Amino acid sequence: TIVDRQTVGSNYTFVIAGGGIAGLTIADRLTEDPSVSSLVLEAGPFDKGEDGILIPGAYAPYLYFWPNLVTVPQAGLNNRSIGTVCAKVVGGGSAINAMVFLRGDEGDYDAWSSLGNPGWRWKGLLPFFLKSENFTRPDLTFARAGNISWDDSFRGNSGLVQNSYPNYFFPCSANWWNAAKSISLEPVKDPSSGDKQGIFWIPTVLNATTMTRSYARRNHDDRVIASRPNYHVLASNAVTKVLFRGKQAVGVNYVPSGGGSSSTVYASNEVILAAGCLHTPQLLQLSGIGPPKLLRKFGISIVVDLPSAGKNLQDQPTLTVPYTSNPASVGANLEPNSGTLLSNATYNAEQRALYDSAGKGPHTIVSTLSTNIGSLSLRGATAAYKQIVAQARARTPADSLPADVEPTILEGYKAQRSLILQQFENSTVGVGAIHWGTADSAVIYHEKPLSRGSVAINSTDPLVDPLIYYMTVTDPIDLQVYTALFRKHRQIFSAPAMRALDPVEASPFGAQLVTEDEIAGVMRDQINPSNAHQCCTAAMMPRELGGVASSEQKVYGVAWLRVADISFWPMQIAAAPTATMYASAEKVGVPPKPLGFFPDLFLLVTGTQPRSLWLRTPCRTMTDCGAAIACRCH
Ligand SMILES: Cc1cc2nc3c(=O)[nH]c(=O)nc-3n(C[C@H](O)[C@H](O)[C@H](O)COP(=O)(O)OP(=O)(O)OC[C@H]3O[C@@H](n4cnc5c(N)ncnc54)[C@H](O)[C@@H]3O)c2cc1C
Repeated sequence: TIVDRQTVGSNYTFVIAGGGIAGLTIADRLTEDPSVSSLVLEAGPFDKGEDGILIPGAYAPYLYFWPNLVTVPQAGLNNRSIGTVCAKVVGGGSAINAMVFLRGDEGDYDAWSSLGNPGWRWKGLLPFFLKSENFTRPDLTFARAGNISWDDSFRGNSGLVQNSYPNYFFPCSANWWNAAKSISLEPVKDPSSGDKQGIFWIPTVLNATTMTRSYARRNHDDRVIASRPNYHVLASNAVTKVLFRGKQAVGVNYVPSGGGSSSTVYASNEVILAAGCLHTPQLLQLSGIGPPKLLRKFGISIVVDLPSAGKNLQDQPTLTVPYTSNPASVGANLEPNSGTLLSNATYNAEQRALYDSAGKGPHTIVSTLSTNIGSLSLRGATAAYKQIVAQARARTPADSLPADVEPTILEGYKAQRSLILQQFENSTVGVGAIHWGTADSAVIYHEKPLSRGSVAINSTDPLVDPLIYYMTVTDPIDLQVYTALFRKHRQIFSAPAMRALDPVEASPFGAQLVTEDEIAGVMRDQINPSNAHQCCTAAMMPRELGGVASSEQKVYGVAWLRVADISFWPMQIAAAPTATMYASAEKVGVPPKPLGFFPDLFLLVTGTQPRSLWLRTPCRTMTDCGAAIACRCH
């Protein structure tokens, strides 16, 4: 049921802050049990089914950006303050993202597991990847012509997220593909297999029947909201604070997103934070969970002294390299490309008519992208990987963090750094991706930063944006890795198949940039610190390693509070996040099986009904469980 401020209840089994990928997926799964009620509070509105949301070729993410987010000056990027984005709409990032639907590499999740999270290895997560998606194969003749390949054993067929491919490719994307092959980037059988180093078509969240976006509002919300009276969504209202009784989360306060009076809603079971990487730590801090110095500065009473809440911020910095090409020699070879829809109104109108009548053509491709991409391990990017790793090992990890870093955070960072350096030596784990949208620029993504940022409140007013410190490339090794990715990209553009299109690297880049220092110098001016893939600000890691939440996403130091969005990831993966977000939300939303539980005894001890006791997460460990004799742990 879609509720408003008049009809919303005051008590639910679960209250979920944030209706993005995690929030909607988990609410859907929890309310499969009719005895459980769930309220999702979402700061953004419902979208209106605009073309910019539904039609890939009309992509308009700015319709639902969180407005005016900007970073603090970034020391590694010549002190630039840079606009940064995340979603504010029911469905969260899934409603406005670029529809890329990629899994990370096996080693990414195995590293999560090594950080104290058994069950979060690739093998533990694979069943949830399969559960989350419904893959539709492309037409086989088209797949052969376009070099699309996949392995059915890695694709799910019964999930709710629609996964398929555009049915068109721009002719010149074949030049990029052949150029990449000619420098030994091999086609990958299936990028969803846990090893995707090489080149491949980008799987997308595309509904193959309607050829429109598949997003959490459609696949997890619209599907059930009318038929489940136990499932409520209140849009355009922002959670402002988690309420505690002692150390137990009991509910939240919320206000209309445009401002207004505060209301309270209680959760008889759990409060689940799913407000995304930039806002979940803000909520924790406003609620008294965070670095004590910061909380004291704003006069916030400390509920848990947890210095790591808001730290460990990671993103996937993005570098756009502009190109000009010689129209006289290239001309028809390059057209149409992904820019033609914008530059040629007649072509756009013709292709839109084709899409509307037959669901075909370039409008099935997200307008800012083309159809193929390359994923690179550091070994695959540069023969000098050993020197880079040696220099990284020689560096003191504390030098990559603020001088006053808290000791547990430093220990956790050392553990992460060591795992990332192992990945650098391993040819099966990605560190970056390279893409050419077929028009006048190419993009290079740096996926495994060693630099760490943070998010911190700047006011006790919950409607004031937090301060965002990405700290991009403040660890100098990051620039070395990024330069290696850039050089690999250049090799592709210098290969004969691309030279046939005569692309010329344009200012501020250009052939005059040769040395490491020359390239890095321009990069500092050009890198965008974010690809809107922010993560990890409430990391699941042991508390003594600077973790904020346990491997069951339970926030340390309090009961009945979990973090379910991308904040709980400990480290970045070598992929865009959506596929892993859906899979991790499926995993978080699964009821653990109760083990030998004695309901009558529970009633006797606690005086409450043992309804859906598996949901009562404090029972998962003996130490958490007040009535240990009745709460059998699982
Ligand atoms: C422009 C853009 C392009 C992207 N492209 C891709 C892509 O192509 N492929 C890919 O895999 N990933 C992409 N991403 C990233 C991906 O969408 C996110 O990583 C993912 O949505 C994160 O899921 P989440 O559940 O953690 O948070 P989100 O989906 O971001 O949801 C968080 C929700 O919480 C709400 N919220 C915040 N604060 C509050 C509050 N106080 N109270 C109530 N609600 C609140 C927000 O409005 C938001 O709707 C993109 C993201 C953006 C913004």
